[in-house]
Amino acid sequence: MTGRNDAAGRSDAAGEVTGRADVAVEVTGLGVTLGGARILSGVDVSVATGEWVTVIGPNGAGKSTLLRAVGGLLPAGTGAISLFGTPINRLRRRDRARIVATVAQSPVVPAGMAVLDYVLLGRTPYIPALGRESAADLAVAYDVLDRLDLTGFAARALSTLSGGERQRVFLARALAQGASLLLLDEPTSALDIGHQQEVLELVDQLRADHGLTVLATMHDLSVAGEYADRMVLMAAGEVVADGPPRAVLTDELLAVHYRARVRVIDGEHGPLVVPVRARRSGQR
Ligand SMILES: Nc1ncnc2c1ncn2[C@@H]1O[C@H](COP(=O)(O)OP(=O)(O)OP(=O)(O)O)[C@@H](O)[C@H]1O
Repeated sequence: MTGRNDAAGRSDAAGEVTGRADVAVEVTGLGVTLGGARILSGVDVSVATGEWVTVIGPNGAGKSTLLRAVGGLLPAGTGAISLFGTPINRLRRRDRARIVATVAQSPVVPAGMAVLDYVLLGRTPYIPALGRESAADLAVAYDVLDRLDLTGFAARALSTLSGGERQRVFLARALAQGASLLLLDEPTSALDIGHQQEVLELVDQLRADHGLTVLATMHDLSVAGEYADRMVLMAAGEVVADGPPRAVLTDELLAVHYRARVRVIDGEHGPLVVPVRARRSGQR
């Protein structure tokens, strides 16, 4: 694909990241405290190499915090996190960036930056100190822009794009990073239904072609269930269910943990979750 790592997370240039290939993410007993508040407690999650796991749960459940911890973006908590068999705290920042790429919910965008330059930031782990991007880095950036239907935006300031266009650029930067593990925090929340399908199909295609591993969060439960091999349901900072979509997307679990009235029906590619209103307006 676009990077220089193989699907096992080994980094050819770094030469140090040589953990086991079959488990991309191993989170064991993770506890995270932020601002004096306990946000995650005893979280166990594992993601096999090439697997797509989606974390769901109500607002504030701790989904983003889990992804940030796995991406090495939080101070060490209690418990352990390994990426492809290597404890995350043993990975240097540059080596980690070749293994794992994160699309955050609201990435910080440098003021006035053009789309192409932003996507090229994804190549930073491959550019020597004080060096410039190579022709190969530029080719990767243009290839990713093309795949995401963004070529026409390359010279535009990121700040002038619509929310959905910007969200595709955020994904483009992560794909340009060429990492084996993608952490996607609500990657399609601003996308129309067509672009949503296009982006998720692209990620799934990369997974099929290059063994990419995906750990995502999503609020659209039907879409989440269509793409994930496995789902992890979180509530109040803990994992409360973990299994295939059919085992996690049940009326009962969603009622208990989301306080939602839903009907789960069989879809072609997984369960479909339909919200059901308690009563029609005007009814008593
Ligand atoms: N730096 C912080 N200091 C204090 N509390 C924090 C901090 N960061 C996050 N939290 C709290 O941790 C909890 C979990 O936040 P997180 O963003 O992980 O939830 P989430 O499941 O991703 O929610 P959403 O679905 O709304 O995006 C929230 O209650 C949030 O307010």
